[in-house]
Amino acid sequence: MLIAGNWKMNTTLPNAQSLAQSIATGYLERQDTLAPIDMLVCPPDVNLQAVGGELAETPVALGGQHMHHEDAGAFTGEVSAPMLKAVGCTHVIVGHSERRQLFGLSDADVNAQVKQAQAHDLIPVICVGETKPERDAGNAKDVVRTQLHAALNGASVAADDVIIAYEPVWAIGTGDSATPEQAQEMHAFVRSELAALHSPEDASGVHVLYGGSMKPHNAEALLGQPDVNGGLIGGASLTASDFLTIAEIGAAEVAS
Ligand SMILES: O=C(CO)COP(=O)(O)O
Repeated sequence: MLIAGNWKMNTTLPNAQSLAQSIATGYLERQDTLAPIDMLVCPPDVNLQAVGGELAETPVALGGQHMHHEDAGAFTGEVSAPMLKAVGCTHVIVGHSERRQLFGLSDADVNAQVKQAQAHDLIPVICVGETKPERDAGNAKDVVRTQLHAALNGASVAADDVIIAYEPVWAIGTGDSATPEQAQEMHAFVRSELAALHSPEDASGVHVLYGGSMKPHNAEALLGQPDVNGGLIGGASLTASDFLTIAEIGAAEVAS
């Protein structure tokens, strides 16, 4: 079980520090409860180092939200895997639908970034998911299959090397999450595709996270599905108490 927060383009430095402090304090208060699960936060790049400092006494991991596939060079505005590593990141989100839709990220770019992350010992959290018209047309699984195969072409699918996040685009930031049944159906499909691509043993160990309007009120039903191994949380990860409540729900699920 992995509970991850994607802060997106939110938090100035002081806000990020105070949010991270609240998460650290809250984590330490619930340490025994939360010990069985993994946690990750992905703040804006400029706040990574400060957030890492605030979380230093906790096992909460640090991740980037995006990165370039080259180590360095003339790529104005981009950050690289070595830069993320140097500020303490262990993970990086790759292929978020906002990067795909708003910044033109292609499946080929996602693949290059996945391989670059793995080459630098960063675990890519690969986001896949269909739009509403794609779902309505009955194409959700085809879209997810295409994204998944493209992202993982030539990459490692060992459980320690990759995380998949199923994030239906229509559920992101809308308050309209997938139903637990919809999530389970797609997560099982993702796992079967991973098994076909590589091996059933690898596929059974890969974390497949759900993202898209996961909140304290719906987390239990979503995290209770057998193929849902955690959440990638946007809006609710910006409130420490909500983020920690979802983590507690995840921990309870592990214990049950
Ligand atoms: O995009 C997401 C996480 O990457 C989900 O965002 P919301 O939880 O705000 O819907």
